[in-house]
Amino acid sequence: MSTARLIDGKAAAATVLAEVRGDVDALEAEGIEPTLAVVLVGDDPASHVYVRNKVLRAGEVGIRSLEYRLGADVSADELLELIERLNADRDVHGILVQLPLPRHIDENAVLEAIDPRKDVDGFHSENVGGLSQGREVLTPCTPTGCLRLLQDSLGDLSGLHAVVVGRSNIVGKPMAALLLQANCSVTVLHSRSRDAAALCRQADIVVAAVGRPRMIDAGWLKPGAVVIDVGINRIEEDGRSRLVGDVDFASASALASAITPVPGGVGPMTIAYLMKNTLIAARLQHAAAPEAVCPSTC
Ligand SMILES: Nc1nc2c(c(=O)[nH]1)N[C@@H](CN(C=O)c1ccc(C(=O)N[C@@H](CCC(=O)O)C(=O)O)cc1)CN2
Repeated sequence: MSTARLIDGKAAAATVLAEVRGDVDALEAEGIEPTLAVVLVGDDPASHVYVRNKVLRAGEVGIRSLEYRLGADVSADELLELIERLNADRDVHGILVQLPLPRHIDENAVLEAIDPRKDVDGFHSENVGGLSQGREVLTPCTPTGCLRLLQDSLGDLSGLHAVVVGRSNIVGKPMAALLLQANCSVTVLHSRSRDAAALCRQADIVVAAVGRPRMIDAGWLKPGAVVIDVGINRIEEDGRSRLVGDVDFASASALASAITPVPGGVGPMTIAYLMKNTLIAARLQHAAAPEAVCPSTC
């Protein structure tokens, strides 16, 4: 029997998007049109869906989007040239390169080529370093969305023990840094952790980002823990294709006090925070270069 409260990521994302909409209107009143460049390389079907949704959400909140679709055989140099052009374009405030990239392209070199001030994914080393030092920088969308869900659920997170399961650059590591910044005691578990389930059972907050379907069940949880499931795994079950998280929802929700579903949990927040980051980037770039807004009067 399920006892956990469902954390509704769609509703939370709608709230974030409404905040962004209001802020976009305010920026536009100053003559600034926040603009996001979205770069998609190759034919990965899931990436096409995510990019389409990003462009749709941008339109809904009044952010202009520019789409660049490149073939899977594009060279790294061609992609880097495009990024250089977007870096130099003062009308572009945010640059997003959808991941994963085809294997012949060095993902890290591409992410490092993006101007850190336009890095709305928060993946550039300057932003990664800034986050770990507690500076105000653009932070990765998925973990930032998770943090918001946790703060909406629990209020102040100070002193709580958070366990992050997974240490990817996109989610696990920045999630740990954000939770630390929010004054949690943070443990990061990974494939070499000894007795991971026992460590996880000490957590008030569990963020699961391992990419293994239903790996975390009630045996990993302290009663009353709040569980955020970042996993998006497509599996075949009972003859049909289903989307499941890294958490065994049925088992975990009998013990947790609150839990995100998959789908409809963290996913929508990722896109909402991309919009928020685009707005922050536009604001920062114009604050740093006001002459771009009013060349004759400033
Ligand atoms: N440049 C980036 N690439 C990737 C990122 C990222 O943050 N930046 N994250 C993921 C993919 N992603 C966004 O890009 C993403 C994944 C999932 C969702 C989402 O809304 N999921 C839905 C379910 C969707 C479905 O039915 O398949 C949900 O969970 O409810 C949004 C964005 C990797 N690449």
